[in-house]
Amino acid sequence: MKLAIGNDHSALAIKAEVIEHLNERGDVELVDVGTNSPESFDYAVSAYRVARLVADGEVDGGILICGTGVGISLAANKVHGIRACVCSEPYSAELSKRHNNSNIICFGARVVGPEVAKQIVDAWMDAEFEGGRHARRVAQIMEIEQTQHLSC
Ligand SMILES: O=C(CO)[C@H](O)[C@H](O)[C@H](O)COP(=O)(O)O
Repeated sequence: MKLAIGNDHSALAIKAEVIEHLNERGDVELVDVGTNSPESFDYAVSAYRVARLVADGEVDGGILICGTGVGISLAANKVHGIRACVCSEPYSAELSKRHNNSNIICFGARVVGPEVAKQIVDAWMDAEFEGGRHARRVAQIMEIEQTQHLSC
């Protein structure tokens, strides 16, 4: 699996732990497009870089980390085709893939610790979209995105 990872200045330490964990997993090719400097760095920049790679099919998915995961997920979701979900525990992360076909997982470096962050990433990576009724609902999300309308 090829993933992109991005972050702002608040998430340097936790990103390093997540990258180490992914390297230990051994099943991920990772593209780091976030900042590695403690200088203030606007989360929308990393969000756009990761979202662009995902939307263009250059990677299979993305991981985004800012202080809360909120700003970086909001920005990523502005790119068409992106379903970025901010999660603070692994159950929601798993369901975001199984039911919502999330293609970017987000979390907050000021919200979760490194062990929970790794659990979130693992739960999301190891889950698969279930399709069926969930495919209809995801299609509705995409219709709203593409047409600003929902035919219901
Ligand atoms: O976007 C956010 C809030 O939803 C993130 O937590 C950012 O990391 C945060 O706003 C950055 O704040 P800072 O005071 O500039 O470190």
